[in-house]
Amino acid sequence: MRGGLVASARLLPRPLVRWFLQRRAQQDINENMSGGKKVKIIFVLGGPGSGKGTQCSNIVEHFGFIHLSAGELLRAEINSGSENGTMIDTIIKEGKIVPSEITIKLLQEAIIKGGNDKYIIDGFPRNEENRVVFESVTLVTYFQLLQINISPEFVLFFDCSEEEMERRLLGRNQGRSDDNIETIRKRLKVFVESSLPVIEYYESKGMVKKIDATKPAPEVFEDVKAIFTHMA
Ligand SMILES: Nc1ncnc2c1ncn2[C@@H]1O[C@H](COP(=O)(O)OP(=O)(O)O)[C@@H](O)[C@H]1O
Ligand SMILES: Nc1ccn([C@H]2C[C@H](O)[C@@H](COP(=O)(O)OP(=O)(O)O)O2)c(=O)n1
Ligand SMILES: [Mg+2]
Repeated sequence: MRGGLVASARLLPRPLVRWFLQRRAQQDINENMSGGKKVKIIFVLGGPGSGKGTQCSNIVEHFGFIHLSAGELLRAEINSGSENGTMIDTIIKEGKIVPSEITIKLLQEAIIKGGNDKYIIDGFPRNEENRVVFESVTLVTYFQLLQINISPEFVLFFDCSEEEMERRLLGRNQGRSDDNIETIRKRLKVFVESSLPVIEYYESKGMVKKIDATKPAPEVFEDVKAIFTHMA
């Protein structure tokens, strides 16, 4: 539909196309922003192996959110053979965090492509740089005519012991290059040093909903469900 629109737009004078897109963008803003239906973003954070991906699948199934995993977007970028692929691959194998501009660009593209008004973003922001850069960018849509600022509704934090996370990662069995004991130890260290401060920042703003993630997955989802049912 959008493709057909773009194709026919080529035949029209540019000022007219611009006017049409701006008008449509404004209609969307009115509908989405002032009608109480603004785009909802929830950050899902927690250490590696805390169960973010598992619970996000449940949230998608029960509550109609689109799930964006920063890690999965980065792995897809590696597999796509992009020019940044090798660099991203090396950083992930070292258990480090990829520069924000790369991850945020992938997230922005996925949000625009998603066309939904509810997103759970898993594994982001993973450090202060991720958080600060994301706060400063705007989501650019409609060929850059419309800019929407995006900030999270709240942060879901899966709190899990290191021993349990390590045990789960060693048994994850998804063929990931970072699920080996050496990289796992590095990632757990990076989590404490770089990701926990982000969670503390959101805690200081009263935005964190903490979940005991050491329990079995169905029990964790009961707690998750309570939060999402409450917000619906
Ligand atoms: N509550 C849980 N108890 C036990 N194992 C779990 C639980 N949640 C997830 N797992 C398993 O642990 C591994 C890591 O879970 P995953 O959802 O990929 O975590 P994350 O995305 O936070 O790294 C997977 O093999 C998953 O099946
Ligand atoms: N915001 C992010 C998210 C992930 N990454 C990189 C570094 C992480 O160790 C890997 C894997 O992330 P992912 O969220 O898939 O990992 P877990 O599900 O927590 O095990 O991707 C990143 O650099 N920046
Ligand atoms: Mg994950």
